[in-house]
Amino acid sequence: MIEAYTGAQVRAAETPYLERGQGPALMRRAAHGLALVALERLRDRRGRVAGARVVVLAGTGNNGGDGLWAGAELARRGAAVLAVAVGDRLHPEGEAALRAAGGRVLPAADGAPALRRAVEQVLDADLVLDAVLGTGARGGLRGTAAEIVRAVLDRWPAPGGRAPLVVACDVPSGVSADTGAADGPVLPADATVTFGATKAGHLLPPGDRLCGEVRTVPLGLEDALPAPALRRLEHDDVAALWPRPGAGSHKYSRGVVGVVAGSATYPGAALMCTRAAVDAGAGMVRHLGDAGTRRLVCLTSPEVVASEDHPADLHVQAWVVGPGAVGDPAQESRIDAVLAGPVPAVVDAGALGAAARAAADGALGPAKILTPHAGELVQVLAWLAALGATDEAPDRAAVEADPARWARTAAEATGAVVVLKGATTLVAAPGGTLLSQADGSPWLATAGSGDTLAGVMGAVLAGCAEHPDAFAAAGEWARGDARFAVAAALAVAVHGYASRADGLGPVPPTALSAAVRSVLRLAP
Ligand SMILES: NC(=O)C1=CN([C@@H]2O[C@H](COP(=O)(O)OP(=O)(O)OC[C@H]3O[C@@H](n4cnc5c(N)ncnc54)[C@H](O)[C@@H]3O)[C@@H](O)[C@H]2O)[C@@H](O)CC1
Ligand SMILES: Nc1ncnc2c1ncn2[C@@H]1O[C@H](COP(=O)(O)OP(=O)(O)O)[C@@H](O)[C@H]1O
Ligand SMILES: [K+]
Repeated sequence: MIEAYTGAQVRAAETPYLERGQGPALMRRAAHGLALVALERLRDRRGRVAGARVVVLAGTGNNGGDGLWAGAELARRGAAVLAVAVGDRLHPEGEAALRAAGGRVLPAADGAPALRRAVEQVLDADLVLDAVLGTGARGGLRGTAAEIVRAVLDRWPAPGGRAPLVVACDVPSGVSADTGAADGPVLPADATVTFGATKAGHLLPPGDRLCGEVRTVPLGLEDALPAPALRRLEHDDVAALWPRPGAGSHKYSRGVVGVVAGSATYPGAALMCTRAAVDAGAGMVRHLGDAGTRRLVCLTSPEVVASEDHPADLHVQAWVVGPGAVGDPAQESRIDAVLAGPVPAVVDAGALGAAARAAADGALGPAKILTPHAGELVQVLAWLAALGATDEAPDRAAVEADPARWARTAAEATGAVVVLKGATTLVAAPGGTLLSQADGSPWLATAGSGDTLAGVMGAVLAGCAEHPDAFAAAGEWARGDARFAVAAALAVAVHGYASRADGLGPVPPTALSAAVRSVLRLAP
């Protein structure tokens, strides 16, 4: 599991060390880690370091200090290092170290000619160390740094061209270490070397896409860190946590998934959703819907028990409601019943409007998992605002600029878990638990892949519904209601792994569902 922290959390953990006068030692350790990654990248690209042209984009604070010390190490290995000072000063010891190692300094804020020279130097470099802003940033890049980065990006070579390598110091400058928001221009990094702990901004969109490979240099702060702000499940976590049958299991103890999906207009959603719940190992899958859809479900997945019942008549461990269920009053009535009841449920697509209404009535709770994509979240937040459950109704651009904020807002306003789907999918639980998964192939962006995710999520939700400690192996934090957020993240991870199971290529949802089975043949 990756545990990530806000900049403020890491700074608080550093404080006792700084008070004991260990700041310079921490900085040297951080800078050494940064220099090692830069050396590795330079060797990969050009075989040797001697003679390489390196530019350090250096800000005025300690982030700039790290970059200057790292630049000094590279200069001692024979690189020609130029520090571009973007502010009115440089970290004094860092600057002295760089000069002592033979590095030079260009004060880029000294007028237009200096700025133009800085831009040329960056574009001509073999490697750029981006050390303008780190955890001390307030907002995005401004002033000279912003002008340089904008001018450089305007002339950035097309893919396949000879662009400089970019290694970011702590975070790509302009990306918030806390939220991943990128307000203003940012130089996309090939690698980001961070210090003390992974920052939340490395795992949150849109900043996560600007970090490249993230490497964490330990500073010995681990014991001083509080509970993380954000977590990401990795392969081993999924293998350890996914609910598995034991020798004494039977289909009901494993969990029955009830699916309220499909309509005369959209029967396919019901087929994909039920198929995925079967393939993800549910003890039993029931489908409720119109006669035509039920018939198709039975033909596609004979394992599924299809009926025209009402949810109140059935005993299931978890519901999946909404995929393709539009324009059908019987389905709407079933959805309302599920939302009003206590049984855990995945609430997708056509059920999100009803969920907003139920939330405004205080009827949802942490066992309900809403799964909007960004467009649907905008709609849900608009409904919630209209119903008086939130104050703000952001547009899509605002949601995409700071998705973590809006996923959290929706979770708090509804009292439910909110899964904001995208290339990086966020899972926000009421109370603050936040997970981020980025496991899927871009080929997942295809109609029906959300229906498949909902089915997979239903299966894992049914497996944990009656077991508050189902995921206790992940830690104390994962007990009780937090298990619903873990279940959601597990499903997102498995759905993502399945999209890559046969290499990178098209993943029509029917094939995706089959790949879920191979992903789940994981070592326990
Ligand atoms: N605290 C520590 O012990 C350690 C800190 N380290 C480094 O220190 C960094 C944090 O250093 P600082 O607290 O000095 O902060 P930064 O270096 O991130 O930035 C602060 C400086 O940038 C200016 N600034 C802030 N926002 C700006 C904006 N939007 N545009 C232009 N200028 C802006 C501030 O006025 C200040 O001078 C970390 O990211 C990390 O790289 C490492 O050396 C490891 C040890
Ligand atoms: N660029 C991308 N990279 C990886 N996964 C993606 C990308 N775009 C979308 N996805 C995933 O694909 C699925 C799409 O779901 P959704 O938008 O509900 O589609 P639909 O309703 O058409 O089935 C989600 O799981 C989402 O996280
Ligand atoms: K930086």
